[in-house]
Amino acid sequence: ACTGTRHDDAVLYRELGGQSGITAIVDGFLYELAEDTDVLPLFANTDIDRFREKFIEQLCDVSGGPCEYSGDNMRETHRDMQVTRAQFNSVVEDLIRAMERRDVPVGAQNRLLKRLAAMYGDIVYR
Ligand code: HEM
Repeated sequence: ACTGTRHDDAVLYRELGGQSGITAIVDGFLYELAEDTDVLPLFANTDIDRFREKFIEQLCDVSGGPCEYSGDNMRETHRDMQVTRAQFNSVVEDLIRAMERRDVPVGAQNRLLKRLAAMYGDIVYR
């Protein structure tokens, strides 16, 4: 679920390049993830097409775009994986590299990362 805040204006969504920009960011992210030996094993049994679709939808939603995240709850999804802080940071790095490759302005990158950081407590195991 979106973490509670409604993002009424779509400025960030536009800065990310709208639907096509977000799709390209997620595809770039998946490319980075495929090389990420810290976290890749956790995705061994994942339906990547579904993950791709839900992640695109979630980024559209949290950036103020015209989508409503319809995937599984973040806490439930990640609970049994015992995700570490280092793994969380690795995934964030993969996303940053994907945004860099798309020339997303640093300010927009940071605004998106801040909204995703709000999910930290639901994703990282303690
Ligand atoms: C900002 C951080 C993160 C966000 C926004 C995020 C978001 C998501 C989303 C949207 C899904 C799809 C849920 C669904 O299928 O309905 C998902 C699934 C998944 N996430 Fe994350 N995630 C994050 C961090 C991580 C980290 C750090 C790991 C592992 C190190 C991880 C591992 C997984 C795996 C393995 C799945 C697939 C679960 C399955 O196969 O059903 N995620 N995540």
